[in-house]
Amino acid sequence: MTPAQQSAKTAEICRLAPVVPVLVIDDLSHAKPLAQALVAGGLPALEVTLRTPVALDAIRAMAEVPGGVVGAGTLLTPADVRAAKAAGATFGVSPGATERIIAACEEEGLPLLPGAATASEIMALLERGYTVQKFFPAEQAGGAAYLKSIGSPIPQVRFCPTGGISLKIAPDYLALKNILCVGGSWVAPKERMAAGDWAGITTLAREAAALPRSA
Ligand SMILES: O=C(O)C(=O)C[C@H](O)[C@H](O)COP(=O)(O)O
Repeated sequence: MTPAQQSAKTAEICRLAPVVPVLVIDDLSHAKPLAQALVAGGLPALEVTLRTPVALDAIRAMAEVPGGVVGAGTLLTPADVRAAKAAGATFGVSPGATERIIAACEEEGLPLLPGAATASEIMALLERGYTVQKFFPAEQAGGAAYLKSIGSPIPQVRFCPTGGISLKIAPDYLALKNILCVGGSWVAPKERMAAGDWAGITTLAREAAALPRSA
């Protein structure tokens, strides 16, 4: 898959909804009802972070949920990329970007949303052909004001910022022309998952899905 094809695909995924839930799943039995709850609330694109032992099995279970588009987050090595693809992930997300991760995703045909946090990192990915990038960690690295400034000299790169974003501040990002969507874990709080409060998670998803965006 070429970088242009990768970016076209990640742009399509980012346009599905204003928010991509970032999920940390500890209990495999939560995977399916969680995906169903989020899709029912209008958030089809789901990022399962590879931060827990059950993450790959969770991706397998969630990939069967109708309407869901399940990706793998926290890709740190080429082995992560191959395991994510084998588990049925349809896209990948990385907190940063290395040549090895990028090459592995291109080889596997796994559309990658590569992470960047500085102008030079953004430019390096742009040179490589990646026009859709994750901005991480968004709030800590400068927030919406930073991305607005980056948009002046580098308007051709569009972002999915993640890290520290909430329902309250998401609109600051979504109002920018260079933002396709935001990522965040707030739509799937640990306590609600532990309590099996899937209806509550659908309500959070609905609020997030209703956020207006300009790009
Ligand atoms: O592990 C990854 O690859 C990630 O994608 C990092 C996440 O995007 C952020 O950790 C989400 O941040 P919060 O919404 O503040 O919880």
